[in-house]
Amino acid sequence: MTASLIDGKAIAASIRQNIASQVQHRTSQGLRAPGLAVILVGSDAASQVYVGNKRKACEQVGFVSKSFDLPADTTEAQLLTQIDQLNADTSIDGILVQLPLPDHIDSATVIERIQPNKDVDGFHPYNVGRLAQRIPVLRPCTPLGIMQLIKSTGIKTHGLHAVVVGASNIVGRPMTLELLLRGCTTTTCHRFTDDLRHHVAQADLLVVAVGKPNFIPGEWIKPGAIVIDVGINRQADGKLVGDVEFEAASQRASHITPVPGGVGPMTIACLLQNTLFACEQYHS
Ligand SMILES: Nc1nc(=O)c2c([nH]1)NC[C@@H]1CN(c3ccc(C(=O)N[C@@H](CCC(=O)O)C(=O)O)cc3)C=[N+]21
Repeated sequence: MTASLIDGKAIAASIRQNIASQVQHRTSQGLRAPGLAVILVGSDAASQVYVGNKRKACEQVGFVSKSFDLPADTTEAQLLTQIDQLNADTSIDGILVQLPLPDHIDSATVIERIQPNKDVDGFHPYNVGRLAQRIPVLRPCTPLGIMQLIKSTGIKTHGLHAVVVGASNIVGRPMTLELLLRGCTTTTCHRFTDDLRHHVAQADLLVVAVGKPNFIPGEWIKPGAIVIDVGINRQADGKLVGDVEFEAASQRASHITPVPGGVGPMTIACLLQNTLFACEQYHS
């Protein structure tokens, strides 16, 4: 078998197009454009690229984007004060604090300071709890984007055995919650999992988010599986590779996401979706 590619870049582009027209509709009625604040602490090179892409995506769909580049020695108290200001700012619908934060800042404290109705990353315990209890509102962007990629295959999720490799707060855990919500039987694997190969081989739907290049050998994959690769690993030659051995996996999977051009662009598209949602449902 040769897998069909799931074209995240194209699907993300159509979502962005749709958002742009909704924003245009709002502003043509005299309503304000949605506003997103992006906060970056320090000058990590990869983070600067990601943040730049988010800001660009905002402007393309007609959002107001406010950027806050804070020095690496910003104190936690200063960051919390910045968030308080943005919580109170009626032109701002979404607040994104780029992760990871420097070690002297506690990210859980920072995330909890963001008003849940401006938490467009969906990381606040309120929003995670809503998802866990099947009454989602703002949902983590990467898992939300992945559910749209899976939907695009036309394959029904109910009853599928979904295996998620990685149990982070940002991807793995909310991913499992999204899959449960859509009727999958779920297994979540992590660093203490015994016999990972055994679990991966059971997966009708495999999501890998571990951040290690080519971590999952293609030969582990169940023939006909849907494979979603969240990893973005830059090799010495500058090339990006995922967490799954792409060529070998393509020989077994029915559908697979490429890296780049798979999950990454959907994460940004969903950030825009969440910001529009927050604007219309909470702040209009
Ligand atoms: N508060 C917070 N929210 C995040 O959503 C968040 C974060 N912090 N910290 C870092 C990660 C990473 N992330 C990506 C988003 C898009 C691409 C993306 O568009 N990738 C392109 C390639 C980009 C390239 O060429 O490097 C692709 O996969 O095709 C990648 C990575 C969001 N993150």
